[in-house]
This record gives sequence, C-alpha cells and structure tokens, in this order.
Amino acid sequence: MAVSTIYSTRALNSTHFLTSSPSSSTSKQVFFYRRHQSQTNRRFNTIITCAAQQTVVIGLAADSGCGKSTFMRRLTSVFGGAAEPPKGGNPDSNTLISDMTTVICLDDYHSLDRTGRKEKGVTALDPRANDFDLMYEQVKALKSSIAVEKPIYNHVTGLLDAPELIQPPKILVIEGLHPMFDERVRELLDFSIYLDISNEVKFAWKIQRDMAERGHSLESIKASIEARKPDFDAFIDPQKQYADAVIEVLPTQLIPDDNEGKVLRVRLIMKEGVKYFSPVYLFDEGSTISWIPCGRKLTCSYPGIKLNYEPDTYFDHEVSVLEMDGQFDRLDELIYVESHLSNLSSKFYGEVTQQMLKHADFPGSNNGTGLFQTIVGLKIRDLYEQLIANKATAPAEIAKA
Ligand SMILES: Nc1ncnc2c1ncn2[C@@H]1O[C@H](COP(=O)(O)OP(=O)(O)OP(=O)(O)O)[C@@H](O)[C@H]1O
Ligand SMILES: O=C(CO)[C@H](O)[C@H](O)COP(=O)(O)O
Repeated sequence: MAVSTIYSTRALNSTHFLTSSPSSSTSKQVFFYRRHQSQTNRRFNTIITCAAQQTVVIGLAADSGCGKSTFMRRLTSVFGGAAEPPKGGNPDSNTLISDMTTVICLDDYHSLDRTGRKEKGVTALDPRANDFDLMYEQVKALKSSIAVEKPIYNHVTGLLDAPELIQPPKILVIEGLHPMFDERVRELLDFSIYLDISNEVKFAWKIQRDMAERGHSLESIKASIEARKPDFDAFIDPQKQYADAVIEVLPTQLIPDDNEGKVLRVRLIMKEGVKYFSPVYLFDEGSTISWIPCGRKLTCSYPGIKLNYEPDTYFDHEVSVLEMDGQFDRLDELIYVESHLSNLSSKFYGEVTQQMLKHADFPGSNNGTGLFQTIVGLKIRDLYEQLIANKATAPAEIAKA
C-alpha cells in the first residue's frame, strides 16, 4: 500500500498522527504511529491506517531446513512476479515481497540473539527465546491493513538488527518455527500449513545442504539435530494438529529397507470442513483408491510410482489424504496424473504440470513434495480469491486500532 503525500503531522504525547491525502477516489487513509515496548525492551512502531483492504494471512510451520523457502518460492510463483527482499533495506532481511505477497520469517521475533540464547542455555525453538506478544500485535496489525516496523533477526551475525517497515500486503505469509504456537496468532490465520519431514529425510536434507553447501561436518550436523530434538518435539511438532493442510514426507515404501532417502513417500493431509478450502481428490471424492499410473502414459523407472487416496482421521479431525510414493522420470508426463485429480483449483487444464515444469530445478520437483506444494499453492490462491469476493459483498469494515 503506497503512502501518498503526508500533509499534516502533530504530536500527541507519545502518539503521532499523520494524515495522508487520499490515495484513490475510494479511500481516505489516516496514519498514526503506536509505540510497542517489546519484551526485549526494544521499541517498535505500528503505523495505523484505515483502509478498505484486508490482508489474508497464511501460516507455514516447519523446522529449519525442511523446505519452507522452496515452498514459498512455489507459492509466490502461483501469484506471479518474483519475490525479493525489501528494496534499499537491510541486505540480511529475511522478508520477501512480491506484487501480491509478503513473506515474513518468524525468526525475526527471536527475543534473544545468538549470544543471549547461549548464555541462557535455550534454543531458538524455545518459546522463551521468542516474543509472541509482539508477533501477535504485528500480525494483527498487518491483517487490519496497518503497517508495522518489524524487527529483523540477522542470521549472518546472530544479532537483532534495526527494524524494517512492512506494509500490509494482499497476502501475508508468516513462515517459521512457531506460526501456530500462540493461540492468539493462530486465530489470525486464514489458512495454515505444516511441513512434517520425518527424521530420516530431515537428516538427509540437512546433510545435503549444510555439508555440501555450507561446509559443516557430519558430526556437527548430527549434534545440532540432537540438540534441537527435545524442543522440536515439545514446541514445533505439536503445531501440526492445528494445520489445515499437512505435507508429510517419509522414506519410500517401494524399496524394501531403503536407507538412501532419495525416493520419497509424500502425504498431503487435508482437513475437511475448512472454509474456502475443499480437498483435492483422486478419481472419486470420498472413496479409497490405490493407483499405479505407470504404463503406457507414464514412464516409470524402478521403483515406480504409487498414488493413494482415502478418507482418514488426524488428531480427531476428518481429513482426506492424497499420497504419492516414488518419482517422475519425465515431468511433462505429470499431466497424465493431473488429469485424474479433481478439485485442484487450477485456472486451466494442465496448470499444475506447467507450474512444476517452470520450476523443474527446485528441490522436490520430481516427486510428491513439489507436486503437493504446487497444489497447496493453487488452493491458497483459490482461498484468497473466495475470501476477497466474499469481503467485497460484505459491508465495508473499518479497521480497528
Ligand atoms: N522437496 C525437497 N526434496 C529434496 N530436498 C529438499 C526438498 N526441499 C528442501 N530440500 C533440501 O533442504 C534444504 C533446505 O530447504 P529450504 O531452504 O527450502 O528449507 P527452509 O525450511 O527454508 O530452511 P531454513 O529455515 O533453514 O532457511 C535445501 O537446500 C534442499 O537441499
Ligand atoms: O531454527 C532456526 C530457524 O530457522 C534457527 O536455528 C534460528 O533462527 C537461529 O538462527 P541461527 O542458527 O542463525 O542463530
């Protein structure tokens, strides 16, 4: 949201009112700054504006190194345009902005820097190392079309940097360790996703990235995973019960006793009864189907591909589960599988295959991780469009400070 010429400013104790000229014929915007005192004694401003736009908020939870960034790249691509860090800002910003979406990383709400965590003997996964009050205040503000000055956690230095201004986008994605941990933040989410990567696969991915790309030793990777495990089990993993969609990544069942971790079994667990979200299905909604698509229309080398679709329960919720074990040899042939899936929320026949081909170089493009991330991206676009259409017919709401 662009701030047009500010033409009057007055101070009222610690609160400043800034009035802007109307940015369009339909809305007059009024801005003022509210000061937050965070638990770390740092001050952050909330820039309050009354405007017609409502921000849709999506939560994406996963442990570090579990494919959140890759998922975000697929998601923002569905909305078109490239996602980039704020222009002219901190080069170590964790934020990514595109025309429609702003992705903020919840690491920015760490209240303890690297040294602080070390001194107190807590990990970044521990709620005591995070400022949930500020996270709630700022996500709530953005959802109500209010810009905020969000802190930055600098992963290069391990320090808390000066804040950056975040304008309310059309779609705000909050990604990180704790988007569904705090009940107040959870209530603000219009849709939530949990990436549930099994220990075996997480380990393989960590080795691939941290050893090959970052020069860490095998021992240090093992030690870091072990050190995080108790807090991961206590604070991160339980969030999956609240997710509207879970992407579960497991070792394949197609190769007996596989320990290579290259071929994956991926399950898309979709909650039933979520407003504006209808689960994808294979062949016939609500039925139980096991399908091996390999043959004349799909080239499969060993160990092949197996799809499965069935209703189930997950943390006492009714869900539909779509599963794919194995990997594609030829991505263009994915169209054959796509044509048997329904409720994809695609805009045209073959859109899923097109998206997958567009990002063939992203990790997971030849298996269920890429396929299901792409499908969830289309479902989020659909949810956004329905929400906005619904808002347009509802009486305009005035954002509350
Ligand atoms: N679907 C996938 N298939 C294979 N490898 C993957 C997949 N997704 C991610 N990876 C591997 O995991 C690494 C981490 O992925 P990514 O950067 O997307 O995770 P992240 O959750 O954003 O990590 P962090 O929070 O640490 O920044 C990648 O470099 C890649 O090696
Ligand atoms: O779990 C993490 C979130 O992705 C990081 O470990 C946490 O943010 C701390 O970062 P760093 O290791 O750079 O100090």
